[in-house]
Amino acid sequence: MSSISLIGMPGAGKSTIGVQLAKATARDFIDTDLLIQLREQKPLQQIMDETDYLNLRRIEAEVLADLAYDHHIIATGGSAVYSEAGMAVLKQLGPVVFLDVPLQELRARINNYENRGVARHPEQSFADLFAERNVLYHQYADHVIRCEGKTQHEIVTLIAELG
Ligand SMILES: Nc1ncnc2c1ncn2[C@@H]1O[C@H](COP(=O)(O)OP(=O)(O)O)[C@@H](O)[C@H]1O
Ligand SMILES: O=C(O)C1=C[C@@H](OP(=O)(O)O)[C@@H](O)[C@H](O)C1
Ligand SMILES: [Mg+2]
Repeated sequence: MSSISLIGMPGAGKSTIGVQLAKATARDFIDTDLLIQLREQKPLQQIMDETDYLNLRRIEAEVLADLAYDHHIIATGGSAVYSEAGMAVLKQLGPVVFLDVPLQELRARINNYENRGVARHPEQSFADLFAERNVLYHQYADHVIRCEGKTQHEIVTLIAELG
């Protein structure tokens, strides 16, 4: 069975929906954020604090390039789409699904943008980051799930039915 990868902004629901999707489709679950932490032996925020966001993106790119998971739901970090090679690996493992959540809804879910560990230039606003990434999410998505107004269960069902 192929894997399914979830991409999208921080707060889009990749990690929470990923676990539920794994149960619904009898797949295993992996979150690339956890793989990064395991490899570096420290939390993502600490990696950012000790170095910078470009270093976190570089480590993320290496983790993505090494992925070899079949039968998995793969929740990525929001910055995964900055790695062209990493996204090529995900696409080889199976369909890539973009959880498309409107800016306003993301704002409501993320009330700690400043210290959430988002891999961004310190002066880049959330709206600007959203616009920059939106292009990339659409570029790499095999499927786009418009999440506005949908429950987690509805989103899980929609993705499970993609086949
Ligand atoms: N469809 C949804 N409707 C409402 N809240 C949601 C939905 N999907 C996810 N959430 C909530 O949004 C938050 C962010 O989810 P998370 O899985 O951490 O996102 P990500 O891994 O994409 O950063 C969680 O608190 C989760 O419960
Ligand atoms: O979007 C980002 O820049 C990031 C999102 C985080 O994951 P989630 O998207 O699961 O929150 C995590 O990878 C890291 O803190 C950077
Ligand atoms: Mg996550």
